[in-house]
Amino acid sequence: MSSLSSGAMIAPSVLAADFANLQRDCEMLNVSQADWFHIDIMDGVFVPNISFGMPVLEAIQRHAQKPLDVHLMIVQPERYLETFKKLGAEVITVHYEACPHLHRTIQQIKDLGCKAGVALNPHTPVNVLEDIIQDIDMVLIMSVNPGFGGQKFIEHTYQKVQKTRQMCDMQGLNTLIEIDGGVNQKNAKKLIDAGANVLVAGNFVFSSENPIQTIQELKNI
Ligand SMILES: O=C(CO)[C@H](O)[C@H](O)COP(=O)(O)O
Repeated sequence: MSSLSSGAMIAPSVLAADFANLQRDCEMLNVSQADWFHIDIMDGVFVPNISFGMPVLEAIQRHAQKPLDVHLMIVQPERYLETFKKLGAEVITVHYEACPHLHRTIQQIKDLGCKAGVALNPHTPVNVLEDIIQDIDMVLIMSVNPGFGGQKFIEHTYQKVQKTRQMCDMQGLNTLIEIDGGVNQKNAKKLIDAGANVLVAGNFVFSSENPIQTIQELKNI
């Protein structure tokens, strides 16, 4: 897994790739400065959209040469953790709002040998993680309402990032803070300054004329 010493890690969201050219887009990410492949799994229940499931992830795994960062926007994620591990997930993130027994779910992810992330929807305050932050490897702060790529970044996110970083600092933790939704060159620096160290970018990367260069530009911030 990439170190944090060179600024923010970049995790392009495969949701915005061209699914008819998935192998080509995976190979593009392999040669780019991207650190992780961000994989959005949506079930049409937790979020009002269905993305893709196991067969597509299996195809991505065959071509990806970087860690798979799997973001589960699904109810009862514990049903599928083992399957995602088998399909190559190195980081598995579940939603706080979808896990009544979050501590148990996190332990299950770690027992599989994966890094455990917890995602917060835009309306969920960061202090709900106060008593679990020491057990998790990454906090994913949603900067749009989950379910769709290409949405407008929610400005309140900066404050949430700062609060999360303060919470980690107070406990002496180096927890990763990942931002997902509407990330672009305009907000990336402010997010990093606030304490973020993993940036997910979907449309900003894949809709650009030169995705490799766009990733490089994000990486240089
Ligand atoms: O989790 C997601 C949507 O729920 C996507 O990862 C996110 O929206 C990234 O796409 P974009 O950068 O286009 O906003």
